Amino acid sequence: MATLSELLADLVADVDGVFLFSPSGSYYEQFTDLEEDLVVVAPENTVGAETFVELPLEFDNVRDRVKFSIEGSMDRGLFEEGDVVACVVSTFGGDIDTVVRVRVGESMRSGVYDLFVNSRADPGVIRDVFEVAIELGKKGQKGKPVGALFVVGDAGKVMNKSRPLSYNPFEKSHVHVGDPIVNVMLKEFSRLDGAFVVSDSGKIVSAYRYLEPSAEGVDIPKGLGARHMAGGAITRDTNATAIVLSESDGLVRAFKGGKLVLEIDPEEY
Ligand SMILES: Nc1ncnc2c1ncn2[C@@H]1O[C@H](COP(=O)(O)OP(=O)(O)OP(=O)(O)O)[C@@H](O)[C@H]1O
Ligand SMILES: [Mn+2]
Repeated sequence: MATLSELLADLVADVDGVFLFSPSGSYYEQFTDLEEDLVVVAPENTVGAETFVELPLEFDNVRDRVKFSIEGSMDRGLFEEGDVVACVVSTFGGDIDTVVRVRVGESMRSGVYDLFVNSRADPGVIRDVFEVAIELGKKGQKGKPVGALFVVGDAGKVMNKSRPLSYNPFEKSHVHVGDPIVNVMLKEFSRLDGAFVVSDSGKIVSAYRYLEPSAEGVDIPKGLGARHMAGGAITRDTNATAIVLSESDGLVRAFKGGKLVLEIDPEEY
């Protein structure tokens, strides 16, 4: 019969690395002589860890937290496909209470981590817009597939490179993405033409914008139409990130610097 300690020993046997999520200084000190590679994951490296992966957001969901930190560590070349890591994390918000054993896989490299960390807009704003796009992709609008284009960050410049298709329902309002009511509005307005423009801090600046970037030097996969071309091109002309839901193939894509940086099937997310 196995004891609980043996069970736990199996969980951490032969791991290549240990991820500590937002440890306190004293907790971290206990691990500094560890044989395995130690990685601290947190919004900031307050414990002065040698190996640190920035996770700029608090994800409620432990699975997301683990997934994105592994992606961040892969981006940094710390781990690769097939490595096994033990993630030491707090699930209920207090002291560390959980150990998760994970095998690193290429499929974890979705591009989402880089989008959160390296966009000009606040990471939380990117996350909120991304989640609206994923949800719209899953459910559609009243059961029908719907497309949408969100241009996030550098809103002043984006406004200069676009024109209104209709009156702006967000004019003079001070609403932000992430607010549940706003998410309902975004979904409702997504049936109509044009792009949403969102500021770095998440303020919805406009709906119904027709983007007029120059398409010169934009490198976008063939077969994508005008919505994707405009979304991609505006990110070359400005420092914005574009998040696009395709009405025709149902995928969510993101563009940065004029390039496609992410392609995700909402059904599998
Ligand atoms: N320059 C633009 N700025 C803002 N919105 C645009 C622009 N061009 C197209 N759109 C929007 O994209 C919608 C779909 O256009 P189109 O089918 O050519 O794009 P697409 O890339 O194939 O997207 P989808 O995969 O959703 O069909 C248009 O009805 C319009 O609302
Ligand atoms: Mn189309």
